Amino acid sequence: MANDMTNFPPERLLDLRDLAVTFATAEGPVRAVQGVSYHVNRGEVLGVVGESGSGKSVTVRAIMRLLARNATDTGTIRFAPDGEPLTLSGQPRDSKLMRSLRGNRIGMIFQEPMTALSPVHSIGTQIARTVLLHRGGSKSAARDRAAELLARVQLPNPGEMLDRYPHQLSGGMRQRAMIALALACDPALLIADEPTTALDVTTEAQILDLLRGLQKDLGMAIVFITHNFGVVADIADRVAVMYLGQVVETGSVDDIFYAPGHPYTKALLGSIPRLGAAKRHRLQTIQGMVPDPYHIPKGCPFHTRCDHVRPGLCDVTAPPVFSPRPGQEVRCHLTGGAA
Ligand SMILES: Nc1ncnc2c1ncn2[C@@H]1O[C@H](COP(=O)(O)OP(=O)(O)OP(=O)(O)O)[C@@H](O)[C@H]1O
Repeated sequence: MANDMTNFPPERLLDLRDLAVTFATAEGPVRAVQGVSYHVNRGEVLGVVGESGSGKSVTVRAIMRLLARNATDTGTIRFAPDGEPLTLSGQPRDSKLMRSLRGNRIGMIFQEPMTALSPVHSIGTQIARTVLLHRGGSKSAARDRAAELLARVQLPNPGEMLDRYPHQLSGGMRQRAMIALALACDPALLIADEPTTALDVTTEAQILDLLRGLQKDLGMAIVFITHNFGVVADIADRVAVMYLGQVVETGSVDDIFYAPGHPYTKALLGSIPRLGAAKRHRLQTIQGMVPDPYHIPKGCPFHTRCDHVRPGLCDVTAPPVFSPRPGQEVRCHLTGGAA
């Protein structure tokens, strides 16, 4: 738990440097995350976007120290919820520090609410227990706090909801109950791993609206994982684009949408349907398949699918980081807008 202020400005909440995660499997090592660096400032929403298997979830599991037993990780993870940064890298899953942070200074929400909610306890009991565990106080105060949280996530009749079990709620309501549980102790950081992916578009829009409102009111930061660029546009301030275990581009949401630098970001944006686009406009698809994680290509991991590949360069050497404008970084050989 060394405290180190080096390169840790006061506005920073979370900082990852060179995170690498490898899983040992019978078929060989899976290098799921390779040298990921990103940061989140206080009160900011970072959207992490990329196709399935790009390492988005493994990265946040490393932050929470909830990696599978066959994983090893290296790199530095620092988190400063209250002043000086704490070093989370190297912490065992059950360390006192991690147990005191998860559910307290770090809240988590997932695609499937039943990952977070227990089927055998009422919603009110689950929220009140979390409040008692981290904050103490009386049982009745904890129950009042639970009712207040259920109202905050706009569940109808919060007093009555306290005694409901998760299976008695609709999908959208369960998602709201999970959000209430994650917010029980006013986290500085909410980790949201595809929380709206399984919902219909109307419910998804309502949940995104709710999260954005809560984020503003409570001043918390969010790492929001999604494979959907439309969702990123709705919720994020900054974006990290991941491909095969690496961050290939980061920037503000405007930079990423209006001036993307990486051919992969451009291809992902080209695959979003746009309202009002000319009828003959055809959606772009990215050629080829994501390579399997046992055989990550040499050089730039995207070179096997890139329209702009330069043989002898992109398939040989890892690309440098290029910064087209302050705050935007692109990991590509075709720097200076050549892509
Ligand atoms: N316990 C494990 N053992 C072996 N490989 C794993 C394990 N957990 C994850 N992986 C591999 O790590 C890679 C990254 O997975 P991850 O779940 O982070 O991707 P993702 O970008 O979040 O995609 P998705 O949207 O599908 O969740 C994948 O190739 C996955 O198969």
